[in-house]
Amino acid sequence: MKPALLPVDEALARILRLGAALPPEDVALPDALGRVMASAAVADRDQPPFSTSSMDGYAVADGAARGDSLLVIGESAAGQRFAGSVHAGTAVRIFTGAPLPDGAHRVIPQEDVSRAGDTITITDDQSSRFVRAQGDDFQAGSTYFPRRPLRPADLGLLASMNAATVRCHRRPRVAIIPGGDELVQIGAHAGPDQIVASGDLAVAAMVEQAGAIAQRLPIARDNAPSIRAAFDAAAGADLIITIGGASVGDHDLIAPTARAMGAEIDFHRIALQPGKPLMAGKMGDAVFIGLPGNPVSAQICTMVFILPLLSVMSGLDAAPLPTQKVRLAADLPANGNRQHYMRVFTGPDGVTPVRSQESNLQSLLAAADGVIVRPIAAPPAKVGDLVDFIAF
Ligand SMILES: Nc1nc2c(c(=O)[nH]1)N[C@H]1C(S)=C(S)[C@@H](COP(=O)(O)OP(=O)(O)OC[C@H]3O[C@@H](n4cnc5c(N)ncnc54)[C@H](O)[C@@H]3O)O[C@H]1N2
Ligand code: MOO
Repeated sequence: MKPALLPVDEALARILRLGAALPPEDVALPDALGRVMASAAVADRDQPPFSTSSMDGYAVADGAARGDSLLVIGESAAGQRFAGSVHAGTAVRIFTGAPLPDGAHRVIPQEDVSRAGDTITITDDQSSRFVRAQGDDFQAGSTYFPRRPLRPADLGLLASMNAATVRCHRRPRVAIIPGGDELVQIGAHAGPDQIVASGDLAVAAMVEQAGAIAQRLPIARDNAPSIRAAFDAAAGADLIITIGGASVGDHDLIAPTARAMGAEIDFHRIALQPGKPLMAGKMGDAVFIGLPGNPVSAQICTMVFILPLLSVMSGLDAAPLPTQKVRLAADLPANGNRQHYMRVFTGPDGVTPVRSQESNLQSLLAAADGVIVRPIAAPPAKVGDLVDFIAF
């Protein structure tokens, strides 16, 4: 009897248990885009650090009203405040971003006054004070600790908090080993029985997009010494990924070679289409994941398992893949004994599977808008039925 295949959810839970948040390091703020903070940044000042004008105009004391004439007694510019105070009957020329002088209550925009020599007359009275209060954005001692990769707006905020460096989890270092006697590197001459290695490049790109550091290693050949050399070259990585040689053929030597080198394989073969031969475990301190060689299988497995694992290693929770309900625009047959991630096109009437779900067809993977997830043993589905969809 064939051994039961591990369900996808259980495989994911076991993979996530293999990884842990990587230790923190100091990162210069300009380099921190996309990084995940490991501890809070603390503001060393109020922002704005002083009450400031939001308009070019005149700072006036409380009670000044339309029709009043006021003597202009000085100027407050950005970076250079007016040293004295504003009293009833006086005004200080002020510019946007300049400190509000002592005694001033609000700012009259210059469009709302007429000026003759050193005297202004208020010609219009708007309801706004045009003052930005000290500490309105944040106060000294405020902390900031977003639990997601830093975005441009976060860098702006952290800069205004004067955080020159931020504590971030180390980026996962991911070694990627393509394997197979038939493979040649991109751009090399490919003989009649050879194919160009491509899946490893796509997986590396997905890993980089997730904020990790991908190191593409040379092709390992289908013999134990070559695979051993590749694993040796991966030393120091937090995650080692092999591509190919994961199945049960005579030349599929990844699992036995990894085991012979001391790896502990936690599981091998799962109830996923495409991606049945997936394996995962530990090799020393590194997490080890053996992906199937078929490029579509390798990429679907990366989406389903490796991206959540990288999230955990980067210091975040493993967020579930963003799934939405969509309608089928085509009938589907019953599903078999593996959870099926079917590549689909989206259209006005719903989703339609691409012409073939074979796991070697990269033109269809590249053209697809996403996948629908068909549970194990799902009954046939009809046009208009709702299914779970994950967009690419
Ligand atoms: N008797 C059985 N045979 C197979 C089974 C099974 O259960 N019983 N599973 C099938 C499934 S499902 C898959 S998926 C494949 C996976 O096999 P491997 O992981 O051993 O992959 P390879 O045989 O090395 O390669 C498969 C295919 O992919 C091409 N390949 C490999 N690496 C790359 C790369 N970096 N870039 C592009 N293409 C790559 C390789 O040339 C092969 O064509 O096993 C089935 N067999
Ligand atoms: O699982 Mo394989 O990945 O069906 O082609």
